[in-house]
Amino acid sequence: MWNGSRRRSSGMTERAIPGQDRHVPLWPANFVSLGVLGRGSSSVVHRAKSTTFDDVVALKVWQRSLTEDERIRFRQECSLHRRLSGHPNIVRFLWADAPADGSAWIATELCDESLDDRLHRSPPLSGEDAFELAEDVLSGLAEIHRQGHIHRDIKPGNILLRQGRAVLCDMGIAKPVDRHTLNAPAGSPGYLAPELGRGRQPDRRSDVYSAAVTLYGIFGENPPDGVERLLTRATSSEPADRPPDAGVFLDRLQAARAKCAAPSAEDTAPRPGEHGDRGAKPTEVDTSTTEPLTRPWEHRPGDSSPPRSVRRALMMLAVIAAAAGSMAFLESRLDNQNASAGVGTKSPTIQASSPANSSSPVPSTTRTATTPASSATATITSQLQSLYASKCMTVHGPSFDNGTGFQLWDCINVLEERWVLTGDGHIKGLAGKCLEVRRGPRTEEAGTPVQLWSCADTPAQQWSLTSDSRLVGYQGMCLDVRGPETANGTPIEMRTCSGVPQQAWRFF
Ligand SMILES: Nc1ncnc2c1ncn2[C@@H]1O[C@H](COP(=O)(O)OP(=O)(O)OP(=O)(O)O)[C@@H](O)[C@H]1O
Repeated sequence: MWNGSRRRSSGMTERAIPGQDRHVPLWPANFVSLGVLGRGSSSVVHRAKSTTFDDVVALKVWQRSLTEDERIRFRQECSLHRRLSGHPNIVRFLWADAPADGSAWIATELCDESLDDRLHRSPPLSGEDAFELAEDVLSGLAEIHRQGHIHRDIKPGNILLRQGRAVLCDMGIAKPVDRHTLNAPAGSPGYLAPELGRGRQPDRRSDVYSAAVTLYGIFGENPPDGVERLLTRATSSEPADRPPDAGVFLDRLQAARAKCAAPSAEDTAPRPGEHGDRGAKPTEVDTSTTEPLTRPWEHRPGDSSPPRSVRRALMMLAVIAAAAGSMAFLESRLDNQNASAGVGTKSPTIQASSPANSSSPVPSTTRTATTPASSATATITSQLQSLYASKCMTVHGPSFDNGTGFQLWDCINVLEERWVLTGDGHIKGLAGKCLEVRRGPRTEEAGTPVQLWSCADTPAQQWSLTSDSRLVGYQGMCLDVRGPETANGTPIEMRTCSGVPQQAWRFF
């Protein structure tokens, strides 16, 4: 564990990461390592605890600081990863940073093990588990393809298992791009599509190839016939013979699974390592079909486990219940505060806490927390969107020495984007903390930073929403969106109210 190190202005500590070149890395502030999970070619992955949120996460720390070009790419990849993060088969992105004077790092949800590790230990996967994991892999990759991207390094080491389900990780983030690697094909030997070795550009079909090699590992040496035919096609040396993308690949795999399940209620799929009875072959499937599929294995008689659709619904309910629980916690804190402040009940509708019909920002310097705004009876629990950038204000720390950072990110309706404008002028976010204007340094050019901090009755935490959509805070300044975009989204600052589009917000 590392703590107590002298902190530098960049928010990094000066101690080296154990097991790495002692001259290179600087440990990211706000995290304490609980041990090493694994190593990549240029990074070490730690099980680490966030000292801001108390969460235990997987923290990938690069062994050096990135060049300016690499940092730009890192930011783009983080932005993509976060957009993909809502998908159940993509590892959840939490926070990242790539400081100029320290190691780049990215925090993601902690998973149980890699698919690679799972395939190398006993017991072997059951046929049913193999199908489930294969579908998970293709489902995550299909989402990447659907959003217009490619992964470029699908392999068992880049697939993690979380409660028995597979999630894709390593979205190619900050693979060093230098003169040695710029023209080299990305990807891992053995999983790399052959055309890439011949100098062709990677595309969805090269991802399909890598995924198919990965699926061979999942199904073992003797996959069911329909699956075997599909994998043979998906690993054709000619890209045009492969399924065009992971979505089509998934459809065809599901069709093969349906055919496997059709002959009997027994689980007919062989286990990896079981190379025995192939006499009772399932009917071969036409792997060229792309028709929408019914999934008979979900309704097999005698199958005691709930159908997959039901299990998915249960999982979703659990997620919603967890989210609702957090919001309930947040709102119960709010209720307590409102009760003690004598503020009225909550309403789901938006209501300006500054005087109605005001067309200009109303300075809030005269208000204090002990003097709630007179019309302040409403609270809002929703996303807070910048009308200028069409992005949402998102808690996304840790990024400050004090308090938690938040920025603008694409709106994906996660808990980190939910805010409550309380009746007494606080804007509450994750864990019931409040939006606060930081004390200096303020310049008209750079604006004044804002942060999430424990709620207190200070003017720095007093806000009002004007009828012309300005969020007015400390000393009558307006919440303002300014670039440049960073690995952690677009910064938000306080500036003199000027009516520019960057200062328009809405709750929705
Ligand atoms: N979110 C996570 N949860 C649990 N373990 C993880 C997580 N992320 C990575 N690991 C572990 O750390 C190992 C190394 O991860 P990393 O992404 O650096 O590996 P890699 O993909 O093999 O390397 P490279 O990025 O150089 O290709 C993984 O194989 C896995 O065992």
